[in-house]
Amino acid sequence: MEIVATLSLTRDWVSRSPNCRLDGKRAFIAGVADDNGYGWAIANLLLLLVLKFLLAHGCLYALNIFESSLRRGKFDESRMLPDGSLMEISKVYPLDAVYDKPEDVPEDVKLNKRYAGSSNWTVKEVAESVKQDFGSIDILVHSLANGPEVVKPLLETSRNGYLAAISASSYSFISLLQHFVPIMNPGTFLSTLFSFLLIYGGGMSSAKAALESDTRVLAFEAGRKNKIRVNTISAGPLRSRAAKAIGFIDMMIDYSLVNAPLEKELTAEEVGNAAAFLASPLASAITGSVVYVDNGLNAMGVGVDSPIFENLDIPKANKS
Ligand SMILES: NC(=O)c1ccc[n+]([C@@H]2O[C@H](COP(=O)([O-])OP(=O)(O)OC[C@H]3O[C@@H](n4cnc5c(N)ncnc54)[C@H](O)[C@@H]3O)[C@@H](O)[C@H]2O)c1
Repeated sequence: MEIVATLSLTRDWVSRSPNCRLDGKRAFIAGVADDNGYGWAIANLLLLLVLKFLLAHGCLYALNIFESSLRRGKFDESRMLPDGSLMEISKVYPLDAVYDKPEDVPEDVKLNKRYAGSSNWTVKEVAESVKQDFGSIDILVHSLANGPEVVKPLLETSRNGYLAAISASSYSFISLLQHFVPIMNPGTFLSTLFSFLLIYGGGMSSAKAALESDTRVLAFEAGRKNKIRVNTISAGPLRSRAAKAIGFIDMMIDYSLVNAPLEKELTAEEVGNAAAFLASPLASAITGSVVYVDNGLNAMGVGVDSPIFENLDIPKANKS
């Protein structure tokens, strides 16, 4: 019910504000593995702004599952737009963002049966395929991350684990922009990153810090050279597939509920709303920004649930 309300409000807002529409635009969203994550929600909200073509990348290993679930209607409920139509993904591309070009792919990876049946999945090849299929794009969204040692403390992380996290979670952002720039119309580019930096190990916190800094540098370089805006969303915790696999997402959601200024669970649609705004002409002067969409948790210097504050009169939600 809540999600439907959010979507309908957005639809009203769009019909009353033609300036925020994305008529005829094309977006490529890197990081749509199912209908639970931020990538899916961003795609959904962009389509409400009358986007013309939506191109997505599914998880390479599970691409067949994603495509057949899409075909068999497994995602139909979450594809439903307020006017009753279904969100259409024009094309789904396989992509492994840790490889820039075919020459970089080691033999054992090429022969790995999890990659069998897929081709042209390095960043350069995907950009070339998109160019061939659609000519150009207007919006590029990076909503992906991976770190093989994410559950290890940073102090115990190996060099390989650290570099793998940086490669998949932050260099992939630079690589995507580098390879897509030639086919990007002056437009926008977004990424999501996490705000609970201290809890994620394995180099993941480092990767997210790099993304934050790279957002500013890329905004300058791509703004000057290509008139492209680069922004990042720092989102609060969400029970996505990736987050559930790491293991302590429920704890982080509970922590946010107890300590954030807004005592409610964050929805993926709220992050999608912010992404849609940043991608729209309404945000035409916003670039190089990290926008927090986390119920305000980033603003808290302390955890108010600490026993130290037991006797302090902390404002409580008005439940009436
Ligand atoms: N879930 C959270 O609590 C949360 C909070 C803030 C930010 N984020 C960030 O949001 C982004 C999306 O994550 P999500 O939580 O929505 O989970 P998700 O599982 O929906 O998305 C993660 C995506 O990363 C992709 N991916 C991983 N390694 C890849 C690689 N080498 N090449 C290409 N794609 C690869 C997966 O295929 C998947 O589509 C990530 O950057 C994540 O760190 C998540």
